Amino acid sequence: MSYETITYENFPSGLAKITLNRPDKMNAVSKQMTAELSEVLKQARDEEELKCLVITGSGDRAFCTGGDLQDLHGDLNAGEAFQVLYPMKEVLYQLASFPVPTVAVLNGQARGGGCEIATACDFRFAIQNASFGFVQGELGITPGWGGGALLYEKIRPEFAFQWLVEAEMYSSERVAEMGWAHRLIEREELENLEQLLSGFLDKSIEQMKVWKRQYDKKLSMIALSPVMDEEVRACAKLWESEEHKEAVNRFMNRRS
Ligand SMILES: CC[C@@H](C(=O)O)C(=O)SCCNC(=O)CCNC(=O)[C@H](O)C(C)(C)COP(=O)(O)OP(=O)(O)OC[C@H]1O[C@@H](n2cnc3c(N)ncnc32)[C@H](O)[C@@H]1OP(=O)(O)O
Repeated sequence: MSYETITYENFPSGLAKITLNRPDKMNAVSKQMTAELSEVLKQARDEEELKCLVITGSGDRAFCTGGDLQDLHGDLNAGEAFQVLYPMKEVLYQLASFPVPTVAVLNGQARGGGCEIATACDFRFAIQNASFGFVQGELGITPGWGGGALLYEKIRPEFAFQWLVEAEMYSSERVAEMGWAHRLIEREELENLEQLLSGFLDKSIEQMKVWKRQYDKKLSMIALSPVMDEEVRACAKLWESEEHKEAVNRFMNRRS
């Protein structure tokens, strides 16, 4: 299957790799990318031989700078915004409940929804000297894909709360100290992902599935789904706010 905004590769070692592939837009998530992510995750889920799924970004500037503010925006009311945001909640849920471990290989900065995608993965390997932020608070909204709810499950809740409220970009070192990034990596390491993930790939498929099932139980993934839905509804409501409209206008007109 071929995709326009992502690539998908499968390695004999049991590694599969999804690359967000809009480098000229810093891999921002368009509606097309959302549909393709949904499709590729269904495809990958059916593959019997996978031990580990990686999601990364193309280029060296960004993993992903969140939802494409131009493509997703428009002048939407809360109901319309919900319809636009919800498909990415489903993508995040598919990622979080994927049957084998998932790793976000953060090749550059992540903002907004980019941090949400990374949080939906089980592990985050982040490049040195980058920055990461749940910046939605600066846009008059809150996370809208369920990644905020997941953040509370992945790091200490008081750190999650602070990061969401401050809406600031934190350094690679800081996110590693907080436990969000599991490992800091050099750019050269991106060139050989099988080497980077050798500690995963030398295990059996069955081991990976057992560990992932245990982790899903610990996270109570089924119970988390409605909490993620609630987050989408709350963000959709804020989408109508003047603060959000002004912030998006500022972004669109930043060069004039
Ligand atoms: C909608 C869901 C919500 C969620 O649920 O979480 C979100 O994700 S909200 C979105 C959060 N993201 C942002 O607010 C980031 C917006 N982008 C920026 O602030 C800046 O682009 C940048 C990331 C700080 C980089 O600035 P700079 O170095 O000056 O580069 P450019 O601004 O020229 O960007 C290069 C290129 O990429 C396009 N771009 C980057 N991010 C986005 C985005 N989120 N949406 C749409 N387009 C994006 C940018 O427009 C440039 O393209 P051209 O205009 O074609 O040159």
